[in-house]
Amino acid sequence: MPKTDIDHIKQVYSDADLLFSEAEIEASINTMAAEITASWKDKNPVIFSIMNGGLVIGGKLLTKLDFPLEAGYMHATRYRNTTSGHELEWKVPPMIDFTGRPVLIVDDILDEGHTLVEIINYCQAKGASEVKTAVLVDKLHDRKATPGLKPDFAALEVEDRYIFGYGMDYHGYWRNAPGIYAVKGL
Ligand SMILES: O=P(O)(O)OC[C@H]1O[C@H](OP(=O)(O)OP(=O)(O)O)[C@H](O)[C@@H]1O
Ligand code: HPA
Repeated sequence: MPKTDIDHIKQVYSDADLLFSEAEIEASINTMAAEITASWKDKNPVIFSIMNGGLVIGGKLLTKLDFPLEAGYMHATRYRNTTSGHELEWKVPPMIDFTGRPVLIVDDILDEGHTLVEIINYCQAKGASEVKTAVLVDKLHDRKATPGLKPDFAALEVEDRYIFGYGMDYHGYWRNAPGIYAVKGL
């Protein structure tokens, strides 16, 4: 799809199926934040959002975690604004030293999970004392990077369709959509 085909981008939004409304998503993020707080409030963790998809959930989650933490980001991409995954490409490594500290990785979606598995391995190799994951959505299918792979925290579970909104993109667009939508036909 040419990047400038804005009519197609608009059509995808108007044809899409709304899977979760903004109110449903916000309630689920509150629940996940309470779960994380219950087990992480005394850990002095470093919390990394994974760009770009983790931009929205990272921001939404952080202000609900009312305990001492340091927040940063890393940028890795596997889909590169397309709808199918490739090798993970590192664009920006983490800037906060987390040697000997617990790390929580925050991302929009665990789909096949290759992205999170590689980031977990990276953080462990760099000396994190433990690494856990929190995602806005866990996509349900049997193509996970390792059988039965699950995030440690997930706000929502979604059916096996290509979704966008709340940080997730369709060809680089609609990360700003205020709901979680499934592309018609995908
Ligand atoms: O579980 P996986 O199959 O590995 O897919 C999940 C990853 O894919 C997306 O990132 P993407 O590579 O599209 O980059 P983006 O964050 O810039 O959208 C998403 O933000 C996750 O990081
Ligand atoms: O369904 C998806 N939507 C957006 N980004 C993604 N990255 C992996 N899966 C998806």
